[in-house]
Amino acid sequence: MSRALTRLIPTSSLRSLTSSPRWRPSLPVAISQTLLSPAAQTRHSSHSPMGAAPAQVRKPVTINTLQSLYRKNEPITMITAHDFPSGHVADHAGMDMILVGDSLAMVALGMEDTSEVLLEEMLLHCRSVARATKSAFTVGDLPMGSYEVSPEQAVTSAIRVIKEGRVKSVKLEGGAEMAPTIAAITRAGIPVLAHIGLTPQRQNALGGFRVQGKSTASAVSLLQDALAVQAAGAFAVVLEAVPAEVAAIVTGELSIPTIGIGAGNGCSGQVLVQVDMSGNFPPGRFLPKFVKQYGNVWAESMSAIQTYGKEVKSREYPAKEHTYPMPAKELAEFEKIISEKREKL
Ligand SMILES: Nc1nc(=O)c2c([nH]1)NC[C@@H]1CN(c3ccc(C(=O)N[C@@H](CCC(=O)O)C(=O)O)cc3)CN21
Ligand SMILES: CC(C)C(=O)C(=O)O
Repeated sequence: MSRALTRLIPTSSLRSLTSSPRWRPSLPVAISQTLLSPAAQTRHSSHSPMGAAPAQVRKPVTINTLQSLYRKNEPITMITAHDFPSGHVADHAGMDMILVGDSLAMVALGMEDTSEVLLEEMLLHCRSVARATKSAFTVGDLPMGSYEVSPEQAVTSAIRVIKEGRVKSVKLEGGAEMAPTIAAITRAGIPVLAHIGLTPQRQNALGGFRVQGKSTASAVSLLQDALAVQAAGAFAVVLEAVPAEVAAIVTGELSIPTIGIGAGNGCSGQVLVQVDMSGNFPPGRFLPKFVKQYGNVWAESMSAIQTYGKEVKSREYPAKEHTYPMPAKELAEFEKIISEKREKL
């Protein structure tokens, strides 16, 4: 700081400037070298979104891309995301579809179950995921209470999910009884992903998270639901927690893709909740049988945060390389001012 500047700015306001939480230098963020081409290695501020371009730019996945994967019998990949980082990583990892599921009620908002989450809350999360997603086809869940009253209510909610949530399609739970609703939303030009089998929003009516379609009668009713949502115009249907054999037969009877979760590998695609499959949860948490844990994000975060804590306590962090240099001359001048001030006292 030059002498001229110290004269211009009173020391009291200097102190408030440097200690103000609103004033912070923008720090460069380390960007994974493996993910990015040299051209993409731009300097990013921790205050800006993780906006680095992927090494290979993918074409946006559309309803036609999904149709084409289905025709080629190539499994469709889908995963949930609930915010910008989880959407960003899923998109960069090459997922065909990203679902902003109402499971975010539990995994992101700490609620007991999905019945608590509001449409307004879903919209905020949909928007965050949509901002991160450049290629994958996005789906926003219609939360409980936003679509069951009437097809009109459902269309109004679905339009909000598209306009305000910025996703490309909506998902809703229910079979044959939801066919008029699915038809109405589809007529409004909004693609609908249906969801049958275990429908968590109806857990109280189902008697908990129970596997569906285990008896002949319930397998027949599952097939009827699948055919009804297809006839109503759904572009695909989630089959949750049904025996693999039943899901494979239902898939064979349909002309739209089935996306399985706990429904075996005979479906046209698969979906998992991202925090489940990446292991981003504390040890001891209940996991449904169908979840395969591909990573251990929780352990990785835990160890990083613990090490950071230890290094702050021991003053090992921040080291010299994490600090900003100052010209020696300026520093000497500054130290002189301070010592002169002390001598006067
Ligand atoms: N984090 C998370 N992951 C999920 O997959 C998920 C949610 N949350 N919340 C909403 C629903 C609930 N899910 C669940 C939860 C439990 C079972 C479960 O307990 N299944 C028993 C089978 C019991 C039976 O045979 O009826 C199992 O042993 O897996 C299944 C699906 C899947 N969904
Ligand atoms: C598990 C998937 C299908 C879901 O509905 C959700 O995440 O809310």
